[in-house]
Amino acid sequence: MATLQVNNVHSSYQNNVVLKGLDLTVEKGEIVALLGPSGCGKTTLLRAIAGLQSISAGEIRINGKAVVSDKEFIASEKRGIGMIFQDYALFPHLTVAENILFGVKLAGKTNKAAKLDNMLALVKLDGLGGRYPHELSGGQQQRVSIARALAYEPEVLLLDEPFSNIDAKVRREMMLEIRNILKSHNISAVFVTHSKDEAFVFADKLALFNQGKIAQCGDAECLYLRPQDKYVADFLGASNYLEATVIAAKRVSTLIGDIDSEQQLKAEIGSDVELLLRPQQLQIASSESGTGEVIERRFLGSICQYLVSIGNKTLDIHSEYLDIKIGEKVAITTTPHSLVLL
Ligand SMILES: Nc1ncnc2c1ncn2[C@@H]1O[C@H](COP(=O)(O)OP(=O)(O)OP(=O)(O)O)[C@@H](O)[C@H]1O
Repeated sequence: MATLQVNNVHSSYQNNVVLKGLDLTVEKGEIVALLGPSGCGKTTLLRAIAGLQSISAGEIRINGKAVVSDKEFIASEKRGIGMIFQDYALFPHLTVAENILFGVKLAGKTNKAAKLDNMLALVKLDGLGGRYPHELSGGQQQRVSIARALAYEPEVLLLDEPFSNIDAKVRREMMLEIRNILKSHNISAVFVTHSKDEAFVFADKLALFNQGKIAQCGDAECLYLRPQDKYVADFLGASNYLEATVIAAKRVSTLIGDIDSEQQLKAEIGSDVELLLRPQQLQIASSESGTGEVIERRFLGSICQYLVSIGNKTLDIHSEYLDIKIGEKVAITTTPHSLVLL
């Protein structure tokens, strides 16, 4: 049974409809990112799951039990939810130990002490139980907020932009560390972010929002390599679109020549479509008779980014050939893959 099910949820602020019929499933132990630009409704959904935002239609279930529907409303503190906020929300006048044990219902000092030791070890803060939040770094405070949320043994952990206050240099390491903690305890989590890079590192599954709806949900590879529309394609990374005509079950004709697909195309022979090509799915090589011309070049380390003009198009190409100069004529080819037609 899925840990969390969101079925056809609608929600509004006054007359402003913010969630317009959302469906989402989070399996046991799965980490799902709610991803999308500012104002698309990610936090509203997180708050609705937590019981802090009302819904006007639909239902939310945790471990099969409705926590909100047209007939039910279970209070926030009874939903088995742990929350981690962007600003950590620690109690400043309580020590690390007191923060972590706040709200933990365990009988006996020994049990509480064991729980505390366990949690401190889990988030690598052994020996720091007596400190106050202001005596810790941002990353350490974030770890206390995680320990506090986990001490309560939630069914679902909700994280609202938890990494945005962490120094960019340590952010990735911190994300992997927390991901490992969640994975090793098989904790289901929903994580709000507007950063696809954070979603790629932290989540198993991405739910990409577009104006109160989920445009596409799936793992990062699926959304990046098989986006169902341009909104998804563009949000996940740089894209080139080429006008193309399907000329066989696995072949299209384009400005840069005929291109073969590794898999059968999802369009009829003869139809006009747009072909999505990621910058690294295109390659260039110097060629006197080439039809493209390099108009910009940016060295990025192991690859070079070239802007190549061909016909009335400019293509963004990441090539492993590093020595091509601006103004050179180039032949453009594609690396073999399953073509995406939009
Ligand atoms: N308390 C509120 N009262 C009225 N409107 C609100 C309120 N909170 C959010 N909204 C509106 O609801 C919409 C969705 O907001 P929400 O915070 O869910 O977006 P978000 O995707 O989480 O954005 P961000 O990434 O900026 O946090 C926005 O248009 C916002 O202006």
